Amino acid sequence: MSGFNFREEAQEHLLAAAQSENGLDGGVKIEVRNLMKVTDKDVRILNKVNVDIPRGMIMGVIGPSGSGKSTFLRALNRLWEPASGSVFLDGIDICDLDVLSLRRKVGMLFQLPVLFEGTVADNIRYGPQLRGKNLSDDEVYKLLAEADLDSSFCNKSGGELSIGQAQRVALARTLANDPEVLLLDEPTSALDPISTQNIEDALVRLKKDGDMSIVIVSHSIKQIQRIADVVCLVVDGEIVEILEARHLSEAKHPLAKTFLELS
Ligand SMILES: Nc1ncnc2c1ncn2[C@@H]1O[C@H](COP(=O)(O)OP(=O)(O)OP(=O)(O)O)[C@@H](O)[C@H]1O
Repeated sequence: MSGFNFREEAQEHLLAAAQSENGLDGGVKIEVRNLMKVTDKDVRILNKVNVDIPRGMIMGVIGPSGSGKSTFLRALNRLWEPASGSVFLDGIDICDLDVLSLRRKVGMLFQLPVLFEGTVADNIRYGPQLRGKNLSDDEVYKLLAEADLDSSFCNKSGGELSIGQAQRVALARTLANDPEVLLLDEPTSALDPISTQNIEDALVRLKKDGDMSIVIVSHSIKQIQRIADVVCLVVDGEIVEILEARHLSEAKHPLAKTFLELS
């Protein structure tokens, strides 16, 4: 049996166990197969990444700076073009999907929120409007509530918000597209502890209530332990280990261990 097969079987077992613990039927939302990214100068940023992203769970992605975490995340909604046959959403190659509809299904939140001109409500209505759908006030309030904000924010402009509040508006705006997967790239690294907790609470609720699959890159091991079900450890462009979040301290890969000890 090759090392790769062994890792795949071990991962399948681990994800199935974690899903059953969460009362989920199981299943894979996104399959990543031999994902590669090589720069123009022939530098490998991602090297044959293989992972099954489980449905209805939060997967944390951690690893040293420059190890390829953001690059990995960005492939999942084609912020760069992965090779055909390397990323599948519900079994369909994402390269065969219309890129805009892919990004509606696989929404993304970045480290720093950038709101459009206009009010909070305008921001939230923007995505559905592009598809000819006008959200009612109640629908806007509901989206704000999902992002842990009350309806009094509706008529505020971006300039009136703290970064933490703006990040929650960005989350509500992403949720307005009714995504099935949420990708988050260090979404709380610029936020204070209370705003961080608001976002974490919202993510955990979305997973529980909405059956959403969430992938979060974070530099905070504690954050990953608080909210993630499973964790991918990325080192030098490879996923070297996948663990249940509560067993993170049992990582065996030498570089992953060193990273965890120093974090
Ligand atoms: N388009 C690109 N062209 C060349 N090099 C790139 C490109 N994108 C990323 N890199 C390099 O690839 C490596 C991985 O970058 P990436 O941002 O994915 O790492 P990361 O693990 O998210 O880092 P951090 O934790 O610091 O955000 C880095 O060395 C980065 O400089």
